[in-house]
Amino acid sequence: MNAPALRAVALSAGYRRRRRPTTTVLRDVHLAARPGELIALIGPNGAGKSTLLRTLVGAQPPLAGHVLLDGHDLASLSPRQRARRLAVTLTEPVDVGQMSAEEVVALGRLPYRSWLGRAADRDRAAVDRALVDAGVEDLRNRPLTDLSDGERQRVMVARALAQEPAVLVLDEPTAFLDVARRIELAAMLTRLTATTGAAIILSTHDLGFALRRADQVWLVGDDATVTAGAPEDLAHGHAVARVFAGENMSFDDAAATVVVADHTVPGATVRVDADGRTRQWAEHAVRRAGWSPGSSAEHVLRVEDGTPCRWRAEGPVRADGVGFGSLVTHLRDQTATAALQPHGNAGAAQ
Ligand SMILES: Nc1ncnc2c1ncn2[C@@H]1O[C@H](COP(=O)(O)OP(=O)(O)OP(=O)(O)O)[C@@H](O)[C@H]1O
Repeated sequence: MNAPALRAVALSAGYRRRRRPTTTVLRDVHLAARPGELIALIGPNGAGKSTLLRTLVGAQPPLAGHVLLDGHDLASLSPRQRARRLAVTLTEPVDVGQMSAEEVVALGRLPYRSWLGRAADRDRAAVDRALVDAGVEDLRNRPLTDLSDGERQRVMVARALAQEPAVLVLDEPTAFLDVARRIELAAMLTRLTATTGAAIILSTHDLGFALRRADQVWLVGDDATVTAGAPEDLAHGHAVARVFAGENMSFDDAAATVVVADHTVPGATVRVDADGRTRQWAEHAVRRAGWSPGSSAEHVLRVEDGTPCRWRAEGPVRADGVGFGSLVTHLRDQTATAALQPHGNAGAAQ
């Protein structure tokens, strides 16, 4: 196995302030990021993701322990040595005046420039490649201040890529991106880990993104710990659910995300007879109405594909309709009417 590009060894992270008690956010953390790995850092608000990233990149000193970049203590490296191995986009806005996207991306080459500061062909090639890889080539001449949040975010990723780092750290790169751009970014980062061999560490609130895309997840809990592992191990072992699923919430394994727990009416079970996507959305409607899809001899729901779909409910009350909206209304009406409770259980509807 490759030697880690970045390691945290017995690392404690937090805030040491004058005349005020030290705040320890994370304690005794051991982590390793290997070349070519995409690592997603996840955890609830305020758990310490930014604090950890800031400590890993040397933007704030550790309270204890060490960060090793290619085996060297980060604290012993000069800013230039660090910048040639480690690129960072943090969430703090950067003031770049009226600079164009291309000029901002070119800033990523500064660690490689001579004291004369002239750009060599290699620098220009790296900037061009970064603009293409981050999907912002068409924005190259636009002033950064004119761009949308999502566009600016991708330009900042391009700037970090231009640094050609061994370790790339991105704080919430998906925050402003729409669904399509998020998928593009994920694909781009996965591609980059393979082509450049860089280790990419990113924090995100997008659980699905982390669990589907990352080689490794670093899960920050609210007890100052970080659990590292394959996404499947953390999800399967309930670690993700323990950290994220609060009251009235549960972790949906199939959807790889946290959902509002269903408040099903006891006994209100219906057998759904439908196929494929129609079945999935019919079951969604059934749950939304407070019923559970399952095996029931008494209540059967047949749904025919179509836009809108046609449904027919069989049971103590027969009904049919068009569209899932009317299906939900029908099911809710039944549970709200004591006489129509499954097994006449009036109490269950309360
Ligand atoms: N400059 C600071 N001084 C003292 N405490 C701080 C400072 N910055 C953050 N904290 C505290 O450190 C803890 C972790 O904050 P951090 O921003 O790292 O969390 P996060 O996981 O990135 O949260 P979010 O998901 O909301 O971005 C919080 O309790 C926060 O209040």
